[in-house]
Amino acid sequence: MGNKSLQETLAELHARQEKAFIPYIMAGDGGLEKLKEDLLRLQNAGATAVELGIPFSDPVADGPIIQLAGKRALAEGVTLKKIIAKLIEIKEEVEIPIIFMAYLNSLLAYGISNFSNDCAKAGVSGCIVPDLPIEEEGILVQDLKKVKIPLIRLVTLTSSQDRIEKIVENAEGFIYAVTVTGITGVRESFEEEVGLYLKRIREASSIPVLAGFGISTAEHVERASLYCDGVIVGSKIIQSLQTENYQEIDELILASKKVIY
Ligand SMILES: O=P(O)(O)OC[C@@H](O)[C@@H](O)c1c[nH]c2ccccc12
Repeated sequence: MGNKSLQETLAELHARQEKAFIPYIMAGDGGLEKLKEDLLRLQNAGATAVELGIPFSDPVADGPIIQLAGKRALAEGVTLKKIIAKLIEIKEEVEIPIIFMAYLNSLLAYGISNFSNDCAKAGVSGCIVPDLPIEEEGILVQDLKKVKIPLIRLVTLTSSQDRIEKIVENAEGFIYAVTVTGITGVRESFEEEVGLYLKRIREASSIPVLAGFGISTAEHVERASLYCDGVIVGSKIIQSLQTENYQEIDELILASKKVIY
């Protein structure tokens, strides 16, 4: 994991004029033993990186499919400690960057400074903490900086221009643009709402902008990728892995590779 940083990986992709495709999976869904298999499968299918969810009892920002995946992982007794130990064990085989998606409480319980150091040991390339507003990020960002792990910031459709500018100011890695509405709508509505929104963030940001939430078909992938630097797909990937419909995953990744700048 990590011969290359997330930044390097995205820069190389950009130089090749390719869009990013980042699947989200829940660590420990199906047991922690399955993690390596899932990561290698996604790596071999052409994923740019993987966003790895840490199961948590109160996942306020997760949709129903992700919540269930989290429950299954918790029922398997999966903890952040075990996930990090597993990542250390498989570090040499997984080459694509791993980005943690964790709620703040899990990190506080672990200890922020221990967490940052252990992430570095495990070769983790970035962290997303959806319930950590930028006003409060000081409690984490300094420790992550020490180990050169970017904190990925989120913007949402309801963020004002002022807030978008504030968020992109210190942003690292990439900007996660939450496209929660519009994505499944008709073309006009997509272009008006989400397209303009993504364009606005991209203009404000000097680092890549990736769109996520509600992207579940090849058409969504293509359409969203046109307006930004790539996409994140969670619920659909979790479903496809569960039903072992790996062709669906290939099709989504293929759709992202079709989009040119
Ligand atoms: O599942 P979707 O609609 O494809 O969206 C990705 C999203 O689930 C994933 O990135 C994610 C899972 N939990 C989150 C919490 C906050 C932000 C993002 C996430």
